[in-house]
Amino acid sequence: MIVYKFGGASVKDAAAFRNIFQILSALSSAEKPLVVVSAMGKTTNALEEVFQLAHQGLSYTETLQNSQRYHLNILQELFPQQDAPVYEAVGKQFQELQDILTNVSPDDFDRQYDQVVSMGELLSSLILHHFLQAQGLANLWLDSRQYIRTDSTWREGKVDWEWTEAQMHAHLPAILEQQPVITQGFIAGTEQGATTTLGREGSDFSAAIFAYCLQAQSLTIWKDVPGLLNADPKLFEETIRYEEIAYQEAIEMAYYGASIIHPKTVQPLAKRCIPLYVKSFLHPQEPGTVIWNCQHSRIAPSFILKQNQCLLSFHTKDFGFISEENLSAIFQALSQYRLKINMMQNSAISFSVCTDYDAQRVPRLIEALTPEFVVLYNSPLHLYTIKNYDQESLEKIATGKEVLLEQRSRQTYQLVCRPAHAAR
Ligand SMILES: Nc1ncnc2c1ncn2[C@@H]1O[C@H](COP(=O)(O)OP(=O)(O)O)[C@@H](O)[C@H]1O
Ligand SMILES: N[C@@H](CC(=O)OP(=O)(O)O)C(=O)O
Repeated sequence: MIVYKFGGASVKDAAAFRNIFQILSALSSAEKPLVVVSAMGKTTNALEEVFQLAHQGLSYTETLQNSQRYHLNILQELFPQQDAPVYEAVGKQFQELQDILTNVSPDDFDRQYDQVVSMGELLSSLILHHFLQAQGLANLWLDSRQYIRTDSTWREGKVDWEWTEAQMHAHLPAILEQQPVITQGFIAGTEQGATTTLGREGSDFSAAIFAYCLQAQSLTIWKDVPGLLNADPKLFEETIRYEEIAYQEAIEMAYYGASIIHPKTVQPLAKRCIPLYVKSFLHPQEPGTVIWNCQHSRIAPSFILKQNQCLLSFHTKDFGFISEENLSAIFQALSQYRLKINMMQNSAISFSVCTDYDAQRVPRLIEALTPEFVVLYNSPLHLYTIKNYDQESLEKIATGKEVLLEQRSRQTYQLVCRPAHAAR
């Protein structure tokens, strides 16, 4: 069996839903895919905003109504018959969302966040399920919270692989013999039945979990670009497409911030040698990129830009050398406040870390470490990474930048700089 994943851009309007129907119709009747879908367009951002307002006790009605109107407009284009069952299903989902929002309390931000933000995928998958049915493509809507189990690390649930694999094995092969399955990316469930999420942009990872556990022939993620390029075309000019690329290369690109693939996606696929196709939903006949167990010699340099970075420097208060105890305290605090290290460097009496700037977590980290260190920080900054760099690519990135931190290994070059100039 095969797994297809359609992200937010693939379901952003009515035409996009029709396009998915075309892509699925092109499969032979013997191929019954498991389809993982993300929330429509920027719905997750809208739900985050609604939740933040509700959590602060502020009015969220307008933002919620905008999102509701966006969904309803698409529904009206896709289902001209006002008594189509999808209207009731979507109405119920919004009612559930409203009930959760009414009961939001000031504590427990992360747990409540998951209950709200998960609604985007439930809505989009319901709409896709009903739309395909209406087009004559019978399919089963599946609640992925009953198949992917995580612990209760809210907003980034840790997958219980053993349970998840057993659960999928027990039920899904028989279902997929009969018909395609439509399910949600990004969301999962705890043993107690609460909803968790897998981290922003986590639908690619959900699709990889399904592909791994079901030992799929392949996973295809459908995107608005021709494949995996050597840079984000929204940020860099003159990109090139990789026809094929090794798992390790793709894992590293995602790790350094190539946002086309969620960083956790490739590893489970690599473990079971499942090829990952990155294809354009605009040109489904085009080959795209295949990420698999291939051998290649040096490939074209890839450029990755991470924006909204923060550079923190921890200085000992007594001019003493940075010790292992100091490093341990810093790492512990980073782990406690769930801040990931994107780059780090130490010197005699200070230690620097580049991390994503999170308006809630970074100030808490600084507060926690201030008794022990003099903490300096700079933001917002840019972090550039060039994989497989050469002289020409280095010059392209470094020239004219105010560099705050720089590092290079044999294959990888990184620099942290101020975003004063356009990122090109
Ligand atoms: N190396 C890259 N190659 C291609 N696209 C990239 C790359 N890095 C970042 N992107 C960006 O990823 C986007 C597609 O991924 P994403 O927005 O996550 O899609 P979706 O949410 O629809 O799954 C592209 O529009 C492009 O701007
Ligand atoms: N909807 C979620 C999960 C996701 O992966 O979305 P997308 O496939 O559109 O990146 C988010 O925006 O974080």
